[in-house]
Amino acid sequence: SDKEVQATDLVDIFEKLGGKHPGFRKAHAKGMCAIGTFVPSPNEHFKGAALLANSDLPVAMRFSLGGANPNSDERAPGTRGLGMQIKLPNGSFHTFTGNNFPVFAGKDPETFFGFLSTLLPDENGKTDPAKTMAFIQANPSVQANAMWNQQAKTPASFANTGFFGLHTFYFNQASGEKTKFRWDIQPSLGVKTLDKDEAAKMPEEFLVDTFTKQLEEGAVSFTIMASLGEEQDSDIDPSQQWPAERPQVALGTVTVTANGGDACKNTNFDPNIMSAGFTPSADPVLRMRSPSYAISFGKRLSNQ
Ligand code: HEM
Repeated sequence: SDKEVQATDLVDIFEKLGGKHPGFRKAHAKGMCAIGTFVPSPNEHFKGAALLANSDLPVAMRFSLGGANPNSDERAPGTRGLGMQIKLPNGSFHTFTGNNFPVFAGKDPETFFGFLSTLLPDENGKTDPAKTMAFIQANPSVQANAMWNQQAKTPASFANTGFFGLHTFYFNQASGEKTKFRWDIQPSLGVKTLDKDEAAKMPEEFLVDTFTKQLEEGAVSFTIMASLGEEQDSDIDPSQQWPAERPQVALGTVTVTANGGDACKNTNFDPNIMSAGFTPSADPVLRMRSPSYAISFGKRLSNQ
């Protein structure tokens, strides 16, 4: 059986794949800060949540591209991310950090690490796609993500991208009842992607300019939705999607008020940092994120 993978192993392999870039995040190195306002949608499934008890809460945000390279080409399809940290009146935070794919590459950190290992170049600097294919075939839990990647198109804008939390979370109601849910974030401007030829006509960097223009032209907002899980829906495996027909309720809407600047630079968008009543599931990928983000945070703050 596989040897247990540690957070340091994951941070190291991100650096091996994307290069060493002192001072930058070890994943999602390229990104843009934004700030906004959260207006909650109180509902019976999240009754009593402090998060939903106050209107107009301040939100720190960061939109990003996946990978450890801070100069990556924005015309390429692939991972886009969003970190949101909502500040409650009592000073506590609630974090939502998601990606644009609906299913994770692996059921646990070992499988994810094994998959990433197949992407490393050999001593001659050559990668071996056959190795990656063989791994995907032997590890069913990376297949749904690999298929998503194959058909993924270039996101037209961060404001036209949806983001998925992927993991399962719980809200503990005062009655003792637990709400089992997964969240996703839907853009008010709708999801839009660029075809290959449209993407080729764009400059290598366009995401900040496009977003800035959209914000000047009107409202850019995102609705945080919660899918309500059934007993049989996995709460530990982010490589398994829940059935599409699960009911969804809105948690609230974040309206962006400004973008750019450095306000998110010293923020750690660890998704396990949540407000009162919310708890993470035992999903080993979710649990692995806290130590990984902490290591990356410490490194980049000390210019490593
Ligand atoms: C074992 C799995 C994972 C590991 C080891 C990992 C690791 C990391 C690390 C080291 C960072 C940089 C943190 C910092 O310097 O502040 C990061 C950022 C990020 N990750 Fe993950 N991650 C994992 C899974 C995920 C998943 C499942 C998602 C989406 C649901 C995700 C979305 C993001 C996003 C959006 C950012 C950028 C946050 C920001 O802008 O500060 N990650 N990740």
